Amino acid sequence: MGGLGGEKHFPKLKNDTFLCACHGQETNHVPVWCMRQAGRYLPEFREFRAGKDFFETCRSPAACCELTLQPLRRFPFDAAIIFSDILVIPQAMGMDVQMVAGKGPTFPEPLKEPEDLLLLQPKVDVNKELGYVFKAITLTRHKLDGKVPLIGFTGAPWTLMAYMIEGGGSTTHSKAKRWLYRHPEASHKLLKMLTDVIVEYLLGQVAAGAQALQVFESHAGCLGPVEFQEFSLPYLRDIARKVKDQLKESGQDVPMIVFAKDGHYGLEDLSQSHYEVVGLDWTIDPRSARERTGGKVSLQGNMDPCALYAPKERISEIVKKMLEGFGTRGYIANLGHGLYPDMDPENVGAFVEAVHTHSRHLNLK
Ligand SMILES: Cc1c2[nH]c(c1CCC(=O)O)Cc1[nH]c(c(CCC(=O)O)c1C)Cc1[nH]c(c(CCC(=O)O)c1C)Cc1[nH]c(c(CCC(=O)O)c1C)C2
Repeated sequence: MGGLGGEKHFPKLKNDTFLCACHGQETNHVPVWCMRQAGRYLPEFREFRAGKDFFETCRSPAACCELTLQPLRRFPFDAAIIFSDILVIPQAMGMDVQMVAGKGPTFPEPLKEPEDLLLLQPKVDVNKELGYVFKAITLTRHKLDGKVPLIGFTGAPWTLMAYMIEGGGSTTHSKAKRWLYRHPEASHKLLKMLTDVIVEYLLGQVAAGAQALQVFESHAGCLGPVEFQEFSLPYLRDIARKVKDQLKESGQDVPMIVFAKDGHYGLEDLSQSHYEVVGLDWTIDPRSARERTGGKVSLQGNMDPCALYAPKERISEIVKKMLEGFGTRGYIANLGHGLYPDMDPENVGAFVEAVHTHSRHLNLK
């Protein structure tokens, strides 16, 4: 799998608050980053991406590096997340995925029936198909110059399965859920295929230099507790266990974050799934999230992204309440989901500043 991170002589890490918080250790301030911090709300992002194909951008390590660094030049975020997309995995498995302007990711030939699984690559050569992501991570880790840690990520099996069957975004996910009820065996087969690729992909990201890993189960919300137990949770657990077992063999310790959007019914289980951090959307109250996870994990989240439309003073108040609810230890401030393209970068700056300032004050109390 290539050299381990340590052999690449990466610059020394200067700000370890994010990694400390992942492990539940005390920090001077609460670390903060934003999902989709590299994105269209930044004019420099729009300018850089103008006229370029989205997935071609993803395949250029230099472009991914530049887009990852852009938000860090503006804001004192405590972590960077590599610019890429969760849909590079279905591509690596042989599916065509295009980014259609105004519509989002589109699969011209989605999976329709179980027989279509035969069209997928039975054995994906992860280094060959996704080596461009690994190159982007190594380059970015060097260019970050130790400023903050670099997070790698993947989509979770159910979320990727949903895209592969729906052929793009969906409000009901009824085509993908039809598989769960009508073809449970084929569903498990596909989820297992995805899990195998994801494990190798995450290990490759760590070997390339990723210092933490986030697994996005963005479509947890359309499953109920029963389907979540059967079709999401076992695979999320498998991923963390397998990645950690492998890393342990080489003496590495890389914190893992699971973010199951709208999956509050699974919070207790998620906190016992081998992840150090559980990411939360904004529909969960911080204090009850702490109670329900019983101090077993660090928590990440969960301001409503739309709160960034509020005036700066109001953002500051909301952040203060959020920090008081979560407490400052074992906590990483973030939004409850990604930034939207029409958000004002100034308010993102106000959010970051509020987290740093209020958490320093709370720590002095
Ligand atoms: C900036 C961006 C990305 N993907 C897309 C965009 C917008 C399109 C563009 O810039 O042209 C299309 C892009 N890619 C996807 C979507 C959602 C489509 C839909 O379901 O309707 C869009 C618009 C699919 C996707 N892609 C991703 C998720 C999981 C997170 C989430 O729940 O939002 C999902 C669901 C992950 C993702 N995707 C991206 C990152 C970059 C790092 C960062 O956070 O700054 C990450 C982490 C980058």
